[in-house]
Amino acid sequence: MSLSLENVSAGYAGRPVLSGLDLAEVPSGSIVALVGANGAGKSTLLRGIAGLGEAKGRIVLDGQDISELPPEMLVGRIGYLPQALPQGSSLIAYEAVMSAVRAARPDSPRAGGAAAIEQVFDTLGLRDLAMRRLRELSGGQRQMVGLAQVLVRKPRLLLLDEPTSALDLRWQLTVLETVRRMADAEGAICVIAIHDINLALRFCDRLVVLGGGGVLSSGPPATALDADVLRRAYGIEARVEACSRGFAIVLADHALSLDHHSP
Ligand SMILES: Nc1ncnc2c1ncn2[C@@H]1O[C@H](COP(=O)(O)OP(=O)(O)OP(=O)(O)O)[C@@H](O)[C@H]1O
Repeated sequence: MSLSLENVSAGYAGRPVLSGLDLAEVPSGSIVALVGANGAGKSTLLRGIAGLGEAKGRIVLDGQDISELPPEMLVGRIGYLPQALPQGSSLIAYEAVMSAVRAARPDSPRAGGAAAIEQVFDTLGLRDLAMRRLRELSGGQRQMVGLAQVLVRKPRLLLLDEPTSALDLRWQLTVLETVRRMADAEGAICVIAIHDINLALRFCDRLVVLGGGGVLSSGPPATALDADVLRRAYGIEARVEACSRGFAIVLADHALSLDHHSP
């Protein structure tokens, strides 16, 4: 599995949000973190890669432009977790995950399904939720079930839009550690839009900072960020330091007045 973007533009009703965006080939087993201010275009880009939005340019998966892949092949390869999950239905969590398996394998709805479902509930530590109704779950619990629906299909390309936004510290780590294991063990590529920049720095192989309709900075987490990039991306004064375990961490000092925030 590999992913690259060449001269990609994405937007709505002909109005571009991002244009001329390139992403050098992402190798198998990589986690890419998409960060940037509210409205920078993270969700727009994920939707474009998922084949759900208006995107132009080349989105190349395993050497093939996705616009040339039949939809059923895309559905099999790509797992997309949207930012806004549907409000809970009367389904129980187990049924919701089962319906995701069925959606992915219309020709053999039950083959391998039960084992894969059990496994994903175990992997994510969600056994206690399996028989609960979605509408009775908390926001964070629903977000975890949404992730289970994506992971159960073992996609080769995971597109996760703020998968940790409703989660406490323990579950944030569970999600990122699970994704890391999937990337390492199965060679999946994961592109994650995420606001928690320190979580992004800790887990990603490549950080992509969006702003001003394109990429402000991109590279390994140790080098992709500095005070200037943070100023342009977010309109803040911040420092990038190394924590005691060697990871880069961002310490945000203060917001700049709005006229400084013009990426
Ligand atoms: N359905 C839509 N129709 C028109 N414009 C949209 C639509 N969805 C988003 N936009 C606009 O596209 C731009 C990028 O939005 P997007 O949701 O991709 O940003 P984001 O980086 O994911 O933001 P956030 O961090 O707030 O989730 C914003 O200016 C937004 O107003």
